[in-house]
Amino acid sequence: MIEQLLQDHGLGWYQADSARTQAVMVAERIAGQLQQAIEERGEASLALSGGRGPELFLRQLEQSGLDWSKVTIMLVDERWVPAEDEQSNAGLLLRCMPGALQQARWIPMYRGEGLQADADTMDRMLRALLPLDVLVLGMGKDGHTASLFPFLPELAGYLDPAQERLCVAVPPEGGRLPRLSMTARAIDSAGTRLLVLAGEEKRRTLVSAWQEQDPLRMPIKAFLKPPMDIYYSPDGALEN
Ligand SMILES: O=C1O[C@H](COP(=O)(O)O)[C@@H](O)[C@H](O)[C@H]1O
Repeated sequence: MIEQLLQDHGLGWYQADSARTQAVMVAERIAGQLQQAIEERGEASLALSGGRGPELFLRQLEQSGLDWSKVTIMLVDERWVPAEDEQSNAGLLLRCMPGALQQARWIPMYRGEGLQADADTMDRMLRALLPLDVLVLGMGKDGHTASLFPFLPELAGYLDPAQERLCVAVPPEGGRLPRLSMTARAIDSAGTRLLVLAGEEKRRTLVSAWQEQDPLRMPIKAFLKPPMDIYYSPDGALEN
């Protein structure tokens, strides 16, 4: 069983019986960790992924009652499109947790200054923010995470913990939009790292990634190490 294997290697496995329960579990965990950071340091940072997976827990998180004015919120990755575009990860956050984003210090990745210029700006800002408190990853069915796709040129460098860059520009390829992505060095800085997955197909991808030796084939593999807590629901209500 994948959950046993992961636990044997020090990763956490939290299975919910429904997408709703999963959303409550994830939101409570994020809010709890942020609250702890606020109590310890007076502030906290949160990096969120996009895609279809986060919607329910983002809406739940919005209701958490946290003092968002003490939280910096950013994205792990973004399509290089304005927030009004339906594919924008910023747009997802603005729709699902508008109150939190209004109160928090919100740092969008897309600024419309050019792909490389926006990556450089985010890279610079991240230098002042690391280490992050809480970071949430998703995973595509091809094993990508953030905007780190299988066999991306320079992927080996982006996954290298010694990589200089914290945020990189990912040029368009095939039908894929240009993107911005945190590198492993930024992702690995987070004290609390969560992976949120739903549906049997994502579970099968996770099993393949665990068995895969080469993270260039399935980049999520590079992050399947402690500290990492995986929240899974077999109910893939929002599965795509
Ligand atoms: O492209 C992306 O995909 C992953 C997974 O998204 P999902 O729709 O399969 O949940 C996501 O984590 C990432 O932020 C997003 O840009």
